[in-house]
Amino acid sequence: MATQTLLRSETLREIEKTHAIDQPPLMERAGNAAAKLALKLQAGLSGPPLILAGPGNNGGDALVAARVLKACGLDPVVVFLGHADKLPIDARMAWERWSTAGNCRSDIPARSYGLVVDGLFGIGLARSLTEPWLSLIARINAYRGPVLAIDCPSGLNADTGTLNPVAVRATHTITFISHKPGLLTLDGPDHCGEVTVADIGLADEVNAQQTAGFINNPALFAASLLPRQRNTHKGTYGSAAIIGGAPTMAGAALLAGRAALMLGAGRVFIGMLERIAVDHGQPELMLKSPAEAMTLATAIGIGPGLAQSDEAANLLRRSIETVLPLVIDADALNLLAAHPVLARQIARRSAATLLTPHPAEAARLLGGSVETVQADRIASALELAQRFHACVVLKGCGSIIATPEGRWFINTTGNAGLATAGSGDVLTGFCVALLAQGWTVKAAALGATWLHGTAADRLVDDGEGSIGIAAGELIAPARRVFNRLCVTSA
Ligand SMILES: NC(=O)C1=CN([C@@H]2O[C@H](COP(=O)(O)OP(=O)(O)OC[C@H]3O[C@@H](n4cnc5c(N)ncnc54)[C@H](O)[C@@H]3O)[C@@H](O)[C@H]2O)[C@@H](O)CC1
Ligand SMILES: Nc1ncnc2c1ncn2[C@@H]1O[C@H](COP(=O)(O)OP(=O)(O)O)[C@@H](O)[C@H]1O
Ligand SMILES: [K+]
Repeated sequence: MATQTLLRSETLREIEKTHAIDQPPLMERAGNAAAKLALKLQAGLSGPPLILAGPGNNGGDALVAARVLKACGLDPVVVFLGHADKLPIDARMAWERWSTAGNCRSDIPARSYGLVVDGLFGIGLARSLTEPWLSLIARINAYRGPVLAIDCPSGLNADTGTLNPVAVRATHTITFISHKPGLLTLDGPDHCGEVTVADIGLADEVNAQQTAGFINNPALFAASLLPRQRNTHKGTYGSAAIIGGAPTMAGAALLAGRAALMLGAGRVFIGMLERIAVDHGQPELMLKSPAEAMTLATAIGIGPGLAQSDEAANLLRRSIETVLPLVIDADALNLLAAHPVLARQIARRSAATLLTPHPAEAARLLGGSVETVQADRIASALELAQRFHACVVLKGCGSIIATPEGRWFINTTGNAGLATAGSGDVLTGFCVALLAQGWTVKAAALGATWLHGTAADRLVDDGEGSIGIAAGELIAPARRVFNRLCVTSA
């Protein structure tokens, strides 16, 4: 599978500048690519396409597309909502060329339409939308037929996935030059529909970018996907310790332990604060005191059901002091936020550390609000990674994986079925299992996140979700997909 590059608008603008005088012009290429897809989507629909063109270059793309559709024998209704004399130069040219082919209207004629094309705003959306745009977007969103967004759904921030304050809900999006992070995280996936990337001839330029992010996929952790050698034993696959499970929260630690077991850790120890003798549903798990579990481990995950007692804080300190790969989740993250001394110790660890906060935990760690974290999830994840010198998975729709070296990735597997108590505990177990088996922390973060989401997608494919997935149900499909990956990549 090819790894897809993600660029933010600052970089896209630089690329556009470098290619400003290319022939054919970028806007012609973009408009043509949009028209080609529009033709496909319009096929068989009874009304004409309705094309909405805004006041900038996004509108220019739409006007080029209108001209191409007309040349192909369609009769698009074009609504232009800008001032021709204020258009940027390329868009002005597109407006002039369209004007020789057809009319621009300033309102939407009442009639039935086929495809609606949203060319209102792209990456130039600069502030929160007001009227008349809000009513227009509400009207588009009330339409039940196909909606094709040009470059990104208008109102969506293509860098961050935030809404300003609403966006077009497209059934399809065609985005230019490269894929864009805001289409894949936070509110992006709910607004883009099916995304097509048209590189408009700039693929080499995109591949050369140093600040790029990537969509997570198995090619990124392929070097770790190895089938088992025959002459091995349980020690070969490491000893995972899960530290947590305070009274009333034993289940969180057990879930993480079961997940670690089934993703291949050779031995799994649960260092439970709540002392129970055995997990009757999974007797393979070895239930120990937290101190003993830590002593026996080759990789530690701390946090699931840990609570925030003094004992918990002490266990976190001891975990940080080990020279073992360490996953920090849930209440262990909250303890970190409350104890700056521990936070400083993390940055000095010689072994790998992986933090797996959800947005509220990330906000506590950064000393800000959830809104600030979510306003730019990539920046928040990178900030945490740098501050703690740790790998970070910032969870949620389109989880962000960030490394202390400044690399970032978006995970696109998974669905809202994961929004259920315990699914984070399962992710922690997956991460610890991969670390116990000797994966690098970056590979473990990418691999565990990808498998966790893919497991949820498999359950949906099988009709078992997205509603009502129980977190423990993620473990078996993740194991199946993992085994298949290890065999096929050999
Ligand atoms: N520049 C280029 O070379 C290319 C640009 N392309 C297209 O151009 C788009 C970017 O074009 P622009 O930079 O002109 O930006 P947009 O067309 O996305 O929007 C900018 C226009 O919207 C107005 N605006 C911004 N926020 C507003 C708000 N909240 N309320 C009302 N008006 C608002 C601005 O004043 C400006 O007129 C891309 O998304 C893509 O569709 C493509 O054609 C590829 C090549
Ligand atoms: N809407 C969603 N789409 C995709 N993934 C989601 C969604 N909601 C939650 N998740 C994933 O589910 C997991 C939830 O973790 P967390 O919030 O820590 O849950 P818990 O503490 O209950 O175990 C994370 O991996 C997160 O990325
Ligand atoms: K748009």
